[in-house]
Amino acid sequence: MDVAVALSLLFCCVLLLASGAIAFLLIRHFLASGAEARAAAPRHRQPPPAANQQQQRAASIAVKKEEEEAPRRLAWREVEALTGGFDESAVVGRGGSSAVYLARLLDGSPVAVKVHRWCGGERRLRAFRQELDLLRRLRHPNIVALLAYSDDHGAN
Ligand SMILES: Nc1ncnc2c1ncn2[C@@H]1O[C@H](COP(=O)(O)OP(=O)(O)OP(=O)(O)O)[C@@H](O)[C@H]1O
Repeated sequence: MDVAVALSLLFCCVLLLASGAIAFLLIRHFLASGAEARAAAPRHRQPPPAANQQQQRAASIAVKKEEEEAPRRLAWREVEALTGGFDESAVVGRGGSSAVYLARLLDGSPVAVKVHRWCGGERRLRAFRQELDLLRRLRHPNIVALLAYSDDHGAN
């Protein structure tokens, strides 16, 4: 009788230990697969790593530089469209013989459109061409890049 009780107690202990071990293994397995799934999930909300951002920045600068290489010659009507028909409320500054308008390109990026007041005269035309020529050649982070120009006012 004692042996039978001892055997049943031993069996219960083994059963308990076995079920405990199985439960432990199952919990460990689920925890590990949860961590793997989290690691594999795409990181929508995280910003790209710094190296990526730098690459993107370099790419957009390269694109801009290409644009800068060859400023586009605009038709006068394009300048009119850019400035909303020379809308006074878009004027952000004035020079001695010019008004500067804030405009937006199709992609939404802001640009300054400088419109010279034409009063005729060779000297004025020369000054305008000099400024154009200078801006065309200058490349500096602190100097606005010349993206486009128009010198056909009156030719339309
Ligand atoms: N890229 C720009 N972004 C914002 N504002 C600008 C920009 N360019 C010019 N402006 C504004 O327009 C004003 C006049 O422009 P700018 O300095 O080119 O003319 P200026 O050389 O003084 O005169 P002008 O060429 O008519 O003789 C500036 O003082 C500034 O307020």
